[in-house]
Amino acid sequence: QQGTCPLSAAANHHKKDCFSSRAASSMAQTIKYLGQEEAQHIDEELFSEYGFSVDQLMELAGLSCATAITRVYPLTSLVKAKPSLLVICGPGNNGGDGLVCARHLKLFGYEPTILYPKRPNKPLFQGLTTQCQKMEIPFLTEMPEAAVIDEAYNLVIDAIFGFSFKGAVREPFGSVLETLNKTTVPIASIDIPSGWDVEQGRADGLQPDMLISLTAPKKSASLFRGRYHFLGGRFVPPGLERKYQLNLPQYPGTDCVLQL
Ligand SMILES: NC(=O)C1=CN([C@@H]2O[C@H](COP(=O)(O)OP(=O)(O)OC[C@H]3O[C@@H](n4cnc5c(N)ncnc54)[C@H](OP(=O)(O)O)[C@@H]3O)[C@@H](O)[C@H]2O)[C@@H](O)CC1
Ligand SMILES: [K+]
Repeated sequence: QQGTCPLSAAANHHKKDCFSSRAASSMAQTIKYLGQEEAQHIDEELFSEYGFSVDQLMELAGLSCATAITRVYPLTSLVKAKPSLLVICGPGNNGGDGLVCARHLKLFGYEPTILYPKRPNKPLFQGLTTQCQKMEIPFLTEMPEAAVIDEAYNLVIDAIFGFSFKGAVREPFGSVLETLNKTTVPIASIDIPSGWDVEQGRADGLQPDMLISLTAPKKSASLFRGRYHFLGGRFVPPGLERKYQLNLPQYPGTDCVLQL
């Protein structure tokens, strides 16, 4: 349903760039698609054995999402008068990635607005929220109607659930996803299309135009039917890559993202 993208000539030019980078990364065929538990184990090991902190990896993850979004939907391709974006953040680390992504998109010249209905009482998320407020990014108090979203925003960034999502969607996110399902503006999902089972996907769920898989795609990404699948989160140490046989493709040069 979210297939219509405001692509202009400029964006098509970028699309060509994207396709040539896809050809350059044909090694991506062998990249591993992770199960839910495997993704969680990798996450834990990055912090326990490899000495990373959450905010460090979240910053890299969020920056790669903002970079990939800028490649696919450059400012010059947006159809609305303002470069407005709606970023919807969930209660876990996927939501944290969304806050970081929104902050970088603001620095890149976009006008993000954030919906963050369930905020964890932890310094990490409080800090990320303050940073966005100080960047003069507005926060909504409630989810707008689908028609209002279609009218006001060029793109929705879905940072609601990531690889820890399980079971039936609980409120307030059930209504949020129901509304998103009715919108026609393109959706860019961070790590997993929210509401999808991490391994099995969801046939009647969100159909994002773009998916940014972090570290490595999850199994459900094989069911992604949107136009742009990117890999981000260029921080995997070689020992971890070997242990889980991730077969990650080579990122080009200093890029933090790669189109799969
Ligand atoms: N290693 C990496 O690659 C890195 C990964 N990173 C990112 O972290 C993401 C994983 O984050 P995560 O583990 O915090 O979980 P996430 O998916 O955000 O959701 C958990 C929240 O959702 C809730 N919830 C769950 N099910 C629900 C339901 N049915 N209905 C309603 N709520 C439900 C659950 O609530 P609870 O069960 O606690 O009540 C909890 O609050 C990953 O996808 C990537 O984006 C980067 O930041 C850093 C490097
Ligand atoms: K998501």
